[in-house]
Amino acid sequence: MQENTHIEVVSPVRSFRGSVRLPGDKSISHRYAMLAGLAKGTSKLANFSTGADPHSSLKCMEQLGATVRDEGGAVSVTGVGGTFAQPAGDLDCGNSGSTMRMLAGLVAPHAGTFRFVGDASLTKRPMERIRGPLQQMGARIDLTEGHAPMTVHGGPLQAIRFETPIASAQVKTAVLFAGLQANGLTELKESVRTRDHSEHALRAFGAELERDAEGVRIAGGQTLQAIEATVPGDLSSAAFFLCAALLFPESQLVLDDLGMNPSRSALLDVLVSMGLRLQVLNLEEKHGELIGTVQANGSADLKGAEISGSLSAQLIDELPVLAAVAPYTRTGVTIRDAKELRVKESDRIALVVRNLRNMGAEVEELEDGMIVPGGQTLHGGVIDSGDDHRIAMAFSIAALRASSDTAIHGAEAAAISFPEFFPLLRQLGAQ
Ligand SMILES: O=C(O)C1=C[C@@H](OP(=O)(O)O)[C@@H](O)[C@H](O)C1
Ligand SMILES: C=C(OP(=O)(O)O)C(=O)O
Repeated sequence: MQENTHIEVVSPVRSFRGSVRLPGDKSISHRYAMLAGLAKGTSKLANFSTGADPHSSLKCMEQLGATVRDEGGAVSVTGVGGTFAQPAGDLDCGNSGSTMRMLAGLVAPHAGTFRFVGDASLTKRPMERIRGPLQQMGARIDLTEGHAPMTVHGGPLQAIRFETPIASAQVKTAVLFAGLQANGLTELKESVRTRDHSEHALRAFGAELERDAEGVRIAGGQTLQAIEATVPGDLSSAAFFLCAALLFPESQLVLDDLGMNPSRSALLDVLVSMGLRLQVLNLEEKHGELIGTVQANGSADLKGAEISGSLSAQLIDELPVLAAVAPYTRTGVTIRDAKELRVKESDRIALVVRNLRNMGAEVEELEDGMIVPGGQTLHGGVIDSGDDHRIAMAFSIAALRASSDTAIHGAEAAAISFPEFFPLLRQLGAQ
């Protein structure tokens, strides 16, 4: 258990009700911050994520020569117009794997030396996965035993044909961002189709790329133009409140302007199969991203789920909360093919299993997932977030249906993606 961290006590509730508009999607905010920083002109990004991670991306873009202004409700980014400045110091990515991996691809075609650092968690995460393709393109990358600190020695790059060996949108994005500025046509095939925000964002900023069943192709030497955009609400943040709504038959939740990109929305199908009653209203498309209003009602019959194969990759950030509510389902939840969870901000398999046990649940740990039987009653417990935002939030949701209070240690981690989480949880769970 960490010491000197913030503790939030979460009490049980009987229903979950209300209407909210969530802060902007973390994945899209990162991409808009980076591409706006490279583009020519000033981009206005409304509803930009309030999370610490996308703000790490903004800070790095400033160090690379972009000008960033917080205009209250929107972030404006004046890009460098094609050529990054040599940063005066290290590019500090904080806790954000997305920043480190995607930005490495964006800077690799630029002459200069870029040293990336991160916090204790990020320093343990694998970076070899982006070094492979970027070195194939001609960059030189020094890692420290496969991790950060990482130094990218940039310069002119050659296009490659690359098949991603692991399902990772961050690796795909690093290659596309480098390919955009390389010589020739970069062709990328994915083993599993991952979130496609980079493809939409590149097009929004004026780049041309082709996408079909074979993969993505992007020609080098393209320039980007600034955009005005509103970032859709974050579906991975919404996942916590949708799972809370699922737990109580009387729940009524309305989420406005929510991102509904089909490459992210597998969660909604799974929650419906578990019993959530869901309606999608006012669906529209902006810069290639679907946005809608979601109305959700809870269920009296909470069914379980079997999650494996490509579905595990599509749900990767939502698996901790699905596992945390699994004991309350009738038949339980089984998760397989989710080994990637072990190399996120924490070992999310080990930490979910440990915290479920702290609340009195029975659970079997697998190398690539877990088996959580249904029909269990949990008591309140002491939760260790492991400084991982998704663990802190997932167990706050499990706590809503426990028989007594739960203490979430390291609750401040929620601010990595969703600083408003605890105030909103209290507002929506108020009786
Ligand atoms: O591309 C993105 O924005 C992300 C991709 C996923 O990571 P991987 O690419 O490592 O699977 C996800 O877990 C992360 O939260 C955000
Ligand atoms: C894994 C995550 O993010 P990142 O890889 O950007 O640190 C996450 O937000 O759950």
